[in-house]
Amino acid sequence: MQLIYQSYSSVKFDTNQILSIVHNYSYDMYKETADWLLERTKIRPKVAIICGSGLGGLAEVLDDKTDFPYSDIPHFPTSTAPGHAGQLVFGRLEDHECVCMKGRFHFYEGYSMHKQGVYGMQSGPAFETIAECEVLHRLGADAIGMSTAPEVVVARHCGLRVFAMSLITNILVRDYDSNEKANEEEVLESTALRTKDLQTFIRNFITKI
Ligand SMILES: O=P(O)(O)O[C@@H]1C[C@H](O)[C@@H](CO)O1
Ligand code: HPA
Repeated sequence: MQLIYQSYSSVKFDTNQILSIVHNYSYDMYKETADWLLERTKIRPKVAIICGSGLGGLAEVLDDKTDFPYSDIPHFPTSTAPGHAGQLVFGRLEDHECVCMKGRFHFYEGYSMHKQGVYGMQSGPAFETIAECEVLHRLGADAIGMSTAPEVVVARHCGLRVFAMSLITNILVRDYDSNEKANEEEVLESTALRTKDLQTFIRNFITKI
């Protein structure tokens, strides 16, 4: 189960703002990067390979290669580690369309860990108190909901493979001085704003199962 939101505040954010807080990039910036690459290669990779220290040679085995130095790609970070060339290489391997990263980005270079989100479930129907939020946060929760966990537990018990997705609809309040309060209206407003995106996402997802 992956959740994108890992930080809390009493300010309201939309998804673009949340993305930019987590990764310092907005949706538009990611799109600009993707569009730039898509315009310059016909390869549409199903496989992505990250080549670590000195292993950039893996990319050499690709056929019909196109190389892009990281520094040419809009909004792309640069590699600084020894033996990391800093190139994105698109091509074919055994007829599979692939992309190789000749150089990766490490935590010690200032990049985040991209850990999976942790969904903290509380029973509801009342929204959690500030103290409950604080406890769940300290236990490692990134988001809180009142559902999902029971269904996933039962489904896994039955041997089903599960994909769960949570739409983060509101900021959790952890500040006693805040005037903000989680409420159902905000939850429904946020979901209404994202209905189309969710429809598109699930439609695409289903075709790939
Ligand atoms: O079924 P979900 O998890 O979407 O429902 C959440 C929990 C409450 O019923 C409601 C909060 O407004 O949304
Ligand atoms: N807390 C718990 N469950 C929720 C919330 C929340 O803030 N928003 C939507 N479901």
